[in-house]
Amino acid sequence: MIEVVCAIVEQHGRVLLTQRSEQMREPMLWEFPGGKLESGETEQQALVREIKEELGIDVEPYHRLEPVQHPYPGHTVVLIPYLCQYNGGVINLLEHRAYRWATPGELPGFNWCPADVPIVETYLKLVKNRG
Ligand SMILES: Nc1nc2c([nH]c(=O)n2[C@H]2C[C@H](O)[C@@H](COP(=O)(O)OP(=O)(O)OP(=O)(O)O)O2)c(=O)[nH]1
Repeated sequence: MIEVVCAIVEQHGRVLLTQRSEQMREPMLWEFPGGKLESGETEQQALVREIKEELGIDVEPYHRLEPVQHPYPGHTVVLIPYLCQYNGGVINLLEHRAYRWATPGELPGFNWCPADVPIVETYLKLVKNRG
């Protein structure tokens, strides 16, 4: 079981998503940026580190959403999403193929990693309930 934290970074009513590169597992699929938890780290520490390593920006996780378990061939991922505040820095794609700041309405139109699909649904409900 691999524990993976991912960041739902919001800014001006849009949310940040990244496209995995051809060299990564689950190539070309869209995801919320993040990565594997390393031993001794809290989930929040792992998330701050991963986003800095992959995109060069600073985020602050502030709300944990329900984790999603997904069996990929050969490994099962537990994906742990956090709503995050964007704390600055310019996005520099160090590992991914592309990124987008998408409106909530655009999210269902992306080709997501399967584990992200229920997370997108949860996020859309949350946005709707905010009014
Ligand atoms: N980061 C991230 N990974 C996701 C998401 N959804 C999803 O199914 N995954 C899967 C893809 C991979 O199988 C696994 C995360 O691996 P990763 O390669 O991004 O993590 P990492 O950067 O720490 O990995 P590594 O290069 O150190 O091996 O979780 C998501 O929204 N964000």
